[in-house]
Amino acid sequence: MTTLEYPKIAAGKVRELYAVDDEHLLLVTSDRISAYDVIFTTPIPDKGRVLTAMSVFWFSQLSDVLPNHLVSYDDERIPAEVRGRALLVRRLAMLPLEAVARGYLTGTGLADYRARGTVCGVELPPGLTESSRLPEPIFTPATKADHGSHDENIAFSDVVGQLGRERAEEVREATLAVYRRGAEFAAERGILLADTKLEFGIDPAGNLVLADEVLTPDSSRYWPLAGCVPGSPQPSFDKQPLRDWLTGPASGWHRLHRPEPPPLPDEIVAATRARYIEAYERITGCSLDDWPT
Ligand SMILES: CCOC(=O)Cn1cc(-c2ncnc(N)c2C#N)cn1
Repeated sequence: MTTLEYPKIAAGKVRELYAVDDEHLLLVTSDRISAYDVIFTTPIPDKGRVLTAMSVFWFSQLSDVLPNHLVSYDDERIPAEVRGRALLVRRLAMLPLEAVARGYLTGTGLADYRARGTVCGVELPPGLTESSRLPEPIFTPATKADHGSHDENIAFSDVVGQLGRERAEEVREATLAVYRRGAEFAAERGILLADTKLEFGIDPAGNLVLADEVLTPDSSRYWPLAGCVPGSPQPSFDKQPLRDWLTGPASGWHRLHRPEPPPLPDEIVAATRARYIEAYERITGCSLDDWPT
């Protein structure tokens, strides 16, 4: 089988989802990279393998917290052309929600805090700033935005309205438990997990199941622990070489005018690839060389 023989049922900036049969899907992660909502045509070799291997690592690490949708990463139903960057997963009834946990204030969380002193209705103490560590991690859900638009932060009460109180509380607790596990693990290895976005589904027995990708550099903000000082934006562990080049004079690209994304210079591709591999190997303690291609 090739992926082309499976019907494609969803596509994101860097991933595609295919239907394998009534109960299984194939979640394929490309080597594409996006930054500032721009998808670059130049691939980052092995990026798809890193993100896939990272999700598989975390599914295993989190199996005591809650079940997940992973069936296999090495199965005859996975076409050779995507092996190593594709997961065979159980088809679930997905919750229409971006389940976000934050341990630090940045991005839309910071914007909401500056506007209202709260994030998703959660009161925060005064005097916090960019990259401030929060007194404790908070659940900050968002709507699943359509293509091209941004997710909108919503309050927990909205999630209760959507899912009912019991399921909403289960999603909040699971999201915070996954964040805490990931943050603790990463901090021991000199990397800060600022926040992460999870997606959940419900299986035929009605269980909450962890789906999508988990604690990857694309679904999370990972910052180097060294040099992390509140008051300014922190460097992204994985995308900073690309962001610095893109916003610098050499790229000819401007966030405001947003011309077509330029091709990436070899040295930016190499530096970005190295950062993704370093993130994977430092956090998991595994070598990417041991991951299937
Ligand atoms: C193309 C990238 O977009 C997504 O993966 C989002 N998405 C996930 C599903 C899904 N649907 C049923 N069962 C699942 N296990 C999953 C998963 N993961 C649908 N869209």
